[in-house]
Parts: sequence; C-alpha cells; structure tokens
Amino acid sequence: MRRTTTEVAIATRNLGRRYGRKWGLRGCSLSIPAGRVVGLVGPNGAGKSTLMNMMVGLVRPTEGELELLGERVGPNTVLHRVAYIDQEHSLYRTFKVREMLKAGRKLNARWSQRMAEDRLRARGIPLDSKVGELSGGQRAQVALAVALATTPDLLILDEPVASLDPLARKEMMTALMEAKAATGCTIVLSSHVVSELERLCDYLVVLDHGRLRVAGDIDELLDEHRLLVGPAATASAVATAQHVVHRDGGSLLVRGARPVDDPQWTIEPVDLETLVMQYLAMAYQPVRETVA
Ligand SMILES: Nc1ncnc2c1ncn2[C@@H]1O[C@H](COP(=O)(O)OP(=O)(O)OP(=O)(O)O)[C@@H](O)[C@H]1O
Repeated sequence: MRRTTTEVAIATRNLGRRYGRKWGLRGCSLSIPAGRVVGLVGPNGAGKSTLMNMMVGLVRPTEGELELLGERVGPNTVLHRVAYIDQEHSLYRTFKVREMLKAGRKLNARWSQRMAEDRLRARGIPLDSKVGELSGGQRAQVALAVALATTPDLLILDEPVASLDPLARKEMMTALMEAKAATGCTIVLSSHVVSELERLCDYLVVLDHGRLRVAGDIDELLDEHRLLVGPAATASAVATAQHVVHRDGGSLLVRGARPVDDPQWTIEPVDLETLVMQYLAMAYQPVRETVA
C-alpha cells in the first residue's frame, strides 16, 4: 500500500471565496488527516464545488489559506499529486478510450499505463470504444481509471455518482472502495445523499450556506453525539446542562451528553443521516454576506 508523505492531507484556515457580493464559502478551517475517505456533504449551494475547485486550482481563494499534502496550492506545486473528476467525468467524448489513456500518459509524469489498462479490462471496457458511445456508468469507470492511473496522493470527486443509475452507482462505489483499499490515497467525494457515503467514507465534512457546520472522523462524531428525547415541556431545562447542537421540540441533539436526571428522558445513539440532518437544521441564521 502506497503511503502519502504528509500527516495532514487537507489543511484550510479561514478559507473563503467570494463571487461578486456573495460568498460561496467563508471561514472554513479544516485539518483532514492523510489516507482518509472524506464525504463532503451539503445541500445545493452549500459550497462543496467551491471548496473542491479551490483544492484543484480552478478557483482562487478570496481569503484564507489552503494547503494540500503539506504544500500551498498553485501552479507547479502539489497539483501533480492531485486527481480530480468533475460532475461530467472530465472526458473527451470524441476520443477512443485508448486515446484518453495516451493523453493521460503524455500529461502525467506519474502515469501507470498498466493500472489503467488492468482496471478497464476488469470492467470489460474495450480500449477501442469511443468515450461518447459508452454508457454513463462506463464513462465514470473510464474517468476513475484515468484518475487513478495518475497515481494521485489525493483524489477529488465532485458528485461522482449523481448522474448514474442505481446499478452504475453501485459499481462506481465498489470501484472506489477497491481503489481505497489498493492505493491508500486520500479521497474526497461530495454528495447530497448521506446514505451513499456511509459505506465508503470514514471522515465527514458538512457544509451549508457556504459555512462549515461540522467535520470529523465519522466514528468519533457518532460516539460524541446523542439524541435526548423527552417531553417538550422540560426540554429547555434539560438543554441548559447540555451542549445542544439542535433542538426540535422534545428532541435534542447534543455533543458530549451529560446524564439526565429525569426518567421521562431517554438518551439515544444517532445514526449518520440523523447527525447530518440535525446539523443542517441547526439554529443558524444564514448570514446575508455583503461586501463592506
Ligand atoms: N461562478 C459562480 N458565480 C457566482 N456564484 C457562484 C459561482 N459558483 C458558485 N456560486 C455560488 O456559490 C454558492 C456555493 O456554490 P457551490 O456550487 O460551491 O455549491 P455546491 O454545494 O457545490 O452546490 P451543488 O450541490 O448545487 O453543486 C452558491 O450560492 C452558488 O450560487
């Protein structure tokens, strides 16, 4: 298994990007260890693509700092160790698969032709087929084969399965799991759908309205959070002794739950979907950011 050379794969400090008068992402500080599979979750307009585009050098930050694999992002820096698959699966449709591989070989010093060919053969995708004539699922597999053949230390995928049917979705997720096991590279993938990420990811980043809501190791996050459920009438009293993330009537999502001295209240574990939904629903005033 190949190992990355730095402990922290993604470090951002107060990272922000403004589009005109509106912030696409603001005040984002993250420190994500290398070798993780990161699920970047949030609704439309949350800032997921903005963050990913900054990571791959397509969009420049307006403020803050961004380091990948221990280096500042910029031309002739870390980007040759980063592979990116966008929502359209980054392919030339008029090319044959073989020509895509040739282009990849020419453009990437770290290219592994054998890795690309083995991957495509295993999925029954002939090198002479035209990219534009492949199914959406096959195109996604070609994009992944090309990305992995660049032997990246960081692989970034913007909603890799959003356009795929359920079978192709499953196949893509399986291919990503295999890639995770085989390479050990850090993987970041975005999605609106938490359940899609659950089997694959071990690290979670939740964005909403251009703000970071929560980030961390998924097992640790699930361990730290509890749902306190009881009568709405006593919820305020119970909440005073807790670190409440979100309250909905007699249901409180809390971090680091303290014991509740009231038999009408129960303390329940949370699943990942509930955790994310509660962070997205948490009492947060979407700030109307305007330029001073
Ligand atoms: N090029 C742009 N010009 C103006 N505003 C933009 C641009 N790109 C993104 N935005 C705005 O920034 C905010 C964050 O958008 P972004 O595309 O990063 O979100 P997202 O989480 O990827 O959304 P989606 O799931 O819909 O792809 C949105 O309000 C969006 O309208």
